[in-house]
Amino acid sequence: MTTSATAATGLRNTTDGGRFLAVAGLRKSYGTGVVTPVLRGTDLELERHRIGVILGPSGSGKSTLMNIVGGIDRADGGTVEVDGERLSDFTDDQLLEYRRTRVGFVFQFYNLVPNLTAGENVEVVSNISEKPLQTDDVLAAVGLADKKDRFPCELSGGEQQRVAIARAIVKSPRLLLCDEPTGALDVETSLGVLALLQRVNAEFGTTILMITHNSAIADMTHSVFRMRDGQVEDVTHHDQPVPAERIQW
Ligand SMILES: Nc1ncnc2c1ncn2[C@@H]1O[C@H](COP(=O)(O)OP(=O)(O)OP(=O)(O)O)[C@@H](O)[C@H]1O
Repeated sequence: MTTSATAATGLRNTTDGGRFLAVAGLRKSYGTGVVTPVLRGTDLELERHRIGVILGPSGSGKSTLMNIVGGIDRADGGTVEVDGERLSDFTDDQLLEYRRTRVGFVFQFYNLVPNLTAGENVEVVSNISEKPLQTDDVLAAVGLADKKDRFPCELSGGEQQRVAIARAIVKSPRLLLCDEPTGALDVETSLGVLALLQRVNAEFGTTILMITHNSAIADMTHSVFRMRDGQVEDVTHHDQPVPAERIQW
């Protein structure tokens, strides 16, 4: 069943979740002389253990919003709360600690270290994490137990993205942010990576927020946020997301 909220902040009443991410009235502009407003009072709420996706045309502010939620950038106004903590009140050191320990990032082009093996790419993150998962367990979870000693150039695009996901989840982040995670992959490989993200969400309980141009991905998520001109203009919730393998691409 699908329910549609009229207000961008509309939050479902469920027993499973509870509010995990709350963005309210977020504003961000770029430029000094000519100021360009990019986020114009953006509101978004996502429940714990859910998968959310932000859809919207190029330039609508998706990456800007995600960078602020990930603690990579700061807003000019408004608030972001993650798991009860208000990012906008953090000092730079607290924001660094938040980025390092509480958030995992997955990008379109994997960003693996080329002269480290798959296992080593995961280990460099696990070594600086407070309570890391076991590298072998995480590589097994992403289906790459047998490719631990391969270098990125010896892996397919889909396999490299799986390493990137392993690297992002080895620190047990509460929040996984994915920026066009399938943007560089063919359809079949994309569906495999999306299925993996659904499994990470189900098995590790990680709350996931993705951004994409591909509206086909919406069906596999719990919450769909449509952005336009720096605002979330529509929110849709799915009580029963479709398994990624069954997405109509
Ligand atoms: N560091 C920056 N300095 C100046 N302008 C910026 C900066 N970062 C983003 N912008 C501008 O802000 C607007 C929103 O960019 P953003 O990357 O958030 O959009 P997006 O929806 O993620 O787009 P895309 O889908 O193309 O990645 C764009 O017009 C962009 O040019």
